[in-house]
Amino acid sequence: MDALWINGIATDIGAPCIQANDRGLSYGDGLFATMRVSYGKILFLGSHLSRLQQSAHRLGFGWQISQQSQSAMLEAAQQYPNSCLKLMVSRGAGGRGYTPPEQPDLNEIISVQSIPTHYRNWQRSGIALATSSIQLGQQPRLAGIKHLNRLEQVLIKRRPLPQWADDSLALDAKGDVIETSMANIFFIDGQSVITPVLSHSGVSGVMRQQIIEALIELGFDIKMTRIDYLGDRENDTESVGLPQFQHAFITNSLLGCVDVTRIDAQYFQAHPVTEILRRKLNIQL
Ligand SMILES: C=C(O[C@@H]1C=C(C(=O)O)C=C[C@H]1N)C(=O)O
Repeated sequence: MDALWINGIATDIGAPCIQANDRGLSYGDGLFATMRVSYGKILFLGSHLSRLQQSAHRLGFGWQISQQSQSAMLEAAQQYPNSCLKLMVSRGAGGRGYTPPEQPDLNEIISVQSIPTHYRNWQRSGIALATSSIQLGQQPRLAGIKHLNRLEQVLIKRRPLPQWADDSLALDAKGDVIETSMANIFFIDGQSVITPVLSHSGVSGVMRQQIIEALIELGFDIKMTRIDYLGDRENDTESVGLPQFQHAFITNSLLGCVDVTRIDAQYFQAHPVTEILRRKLNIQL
């Protein structure tokens, strides 16, 4: 299941289609959104487009989806009613070296892939995480943005996982928990839910925001803070320690919300709120 539209025009997936000097290819100068299509509906489309627009602004260019691409996305959702729909926005070709053009000629690339079939099992059984030796860099100017510079995640995914693990947990250089290779992470302590503050690293996922809003509606307190993997920092009032939590879950736009059963040697119990969240947000697989 592969299909491709460039600037709203259906394109043979094998045809040469993007300028060789496209800045997204040359420098990762662009953004992307990964959206779930469920029974022909692009879930949280408005939130994805809004995040792309805000992220483009942070990178210094204006963007709103072209009519052609919007039509192509809706067409794709009808053609592939249960799929992963990806929209990439690159700053196009031009500029001198790293210097971007004043008036960029943006490219919008839409593609469709299948949703990994094992995500359904993950929703039912939870997953185990092994901490990666690849640490995430800190750059507040890019923190939260789903930009095209994903080499850290590529390095994380290249590392073989232990046999018992399903994915990697990524820390930053200080040893703070940030996210998994491709999902945000939450921890539950009674009626409080804690998720890493993404002020210096990480991707601020659309599903993360939907989950936060749903948890608030369910009466939980949400706290974004630094989560110290070892939990052994003396006198650090700015962080909480991972060992104190009994429940954890991860979120992204494709897998929705999945319990974490293990992080390295620490075991966690599934929490009933994850199924409540899947039903409330209609993100069951
Ligand atoms: C890598 C992409 O998207 C990320 C990966 C997933 C996933 O593997 O479930 C979902 C959303 C993103 N965090 C991509 O190429 O779209």
